[in-house]
Amino acid sequence: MDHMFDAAREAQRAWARVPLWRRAEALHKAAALLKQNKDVIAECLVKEVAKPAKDSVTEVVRSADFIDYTAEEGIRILSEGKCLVPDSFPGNERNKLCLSSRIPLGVVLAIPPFNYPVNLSVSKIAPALIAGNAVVVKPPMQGSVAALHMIQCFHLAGFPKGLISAITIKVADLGDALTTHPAINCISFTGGDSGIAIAKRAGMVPLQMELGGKDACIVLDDADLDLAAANIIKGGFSFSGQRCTAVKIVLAMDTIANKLVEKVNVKVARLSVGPPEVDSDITPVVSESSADFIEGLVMDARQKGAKLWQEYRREGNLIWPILIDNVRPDMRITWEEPFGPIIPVIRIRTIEEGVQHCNSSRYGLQGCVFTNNIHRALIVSDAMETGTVQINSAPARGPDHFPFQGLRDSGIGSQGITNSIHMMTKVKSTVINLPVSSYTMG
Ligand SMILES: NC(=O)C1=CN([C@@H]2O[C@H](COP(=O)(O)OP(=O)(O)OC[C@H]3O[C@@H](n4cnc5c(N)ncnc54)[C@H](OP(=O)(O)O)[C@@H]3O)[C@@H](O)[C@H]2O)C=CC1
Ligand SMILES: O=C(O)[C@H](O)COP(=O)(O)O
Repeated sequence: MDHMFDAAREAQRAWARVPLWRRAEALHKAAALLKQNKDVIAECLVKEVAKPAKDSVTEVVRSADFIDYTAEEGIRILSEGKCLVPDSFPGNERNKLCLSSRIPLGVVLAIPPFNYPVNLSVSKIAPALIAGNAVVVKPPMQGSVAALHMIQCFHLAGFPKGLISAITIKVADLGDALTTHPAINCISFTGGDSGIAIAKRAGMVPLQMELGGKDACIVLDDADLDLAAANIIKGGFSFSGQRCTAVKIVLAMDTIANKLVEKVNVKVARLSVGPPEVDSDITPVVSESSADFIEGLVMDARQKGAKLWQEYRREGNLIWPILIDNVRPDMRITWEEPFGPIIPVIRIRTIEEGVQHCNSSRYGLQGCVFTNNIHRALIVSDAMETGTVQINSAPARGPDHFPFQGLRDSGIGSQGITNSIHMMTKVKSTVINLPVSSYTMG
């Protein structure tokens, strides 16, 4: 590990001297190689994390587009500096010029999660590289083969040796050694609560932490219920609910709840369940421990009186999709993040009740509200204490240049291409002091 960080530091110094347009050129090359190799990388995703085949290809193509966009955005952001004059601040005359521009941080540690091993690696690697940093990636255990193939595309594109490294190791054998390594100048992490512990130990380095979510979907009495039901299905069950932005609790107003639940229920019955190779809607969740955890949440809700619209069924890590109705605050599923194909529904009497529920969660990633009244939508959006609120659509991170951030235990900092470039750079100023004040036209 020390050897890898030494190499990263050395490569970064050389990389910082590579002109910006050349860095962008190299990124475009890596993006093209990623697209060329999309099928083989997608196949790894199918095999490693059971992502449906079509979605796996989409993840790789989306990642290549992310790299291209970052190269272009980086050119724009990093080519602009600022020149400040001092006489706007009381007591000063125009006798100095402050020139500021953005500089790299050094070595960025990138830790992506299993659900997007390629895309959530690239979303850290590309902004780091365009800004002149080196990157060390710790791929998720499940998804590491896909991630290594993706990194190979950067190597084939000609990025210098040592600039991008990957370390694959069992986290249990790793302890804090990686995340507290003195050579690290920035950590960009996406994952669960392990990120909170990493952040607490990180010390004086900038952090970008995208952690868990319990995204609420508030459905008001004037909502288009077909639209809401379609988005609850898409938001709740894409990749079998293994997305931080999945709809993880539905808060439906009493007056429309029956109708909404019926519509969602009809759609649940149409979901295909099976292997990822044939593009099943619901595929096995990532591990046995994850399936056990999901099962625990379902059993707890059932035992405490919730209504399961489907019979609970599990074969190995494959769990059939379930709509859980009449959920109450004393059930674990109300507050915990299943990361599985489960949608709990709570019936609410007032909008305020829905908002209050959403704000009582320890998470604050995204949320959504369905209503045909834009004024109500905006008021609810303002009241929801989450990083993003979607109006009349399910939560989602993309398009990838949109800001993406969580409040409370959902994270620190903000993602999105522009925000990541800013986060992985620092402002450096040079002040030119003049012997006399100087004014144009004066
Ligand atoms: N907000 C967001 O954007 C996202 C949030 N998530 C959240 O992540 C969770 C599920 O993802 P999952 O991958 O299981 O999350 P984890 O937090 O378990 O793992 C995320 C990454 O961190 C690594 N990791 C864990 N502990 C350490 C450590 N001490 N040192 C170095 N690396 C470490 C993991 O490695 P390894 O795989 O080897 O254990 C993995 O690469 C859910 O809670 C979900 O909400 C997931 C995706 C996106
Ligand atoms: O962590 C996640 O699950 C992703 O950041 C969510 O991305 P998506 O909304 O594009 O699925």
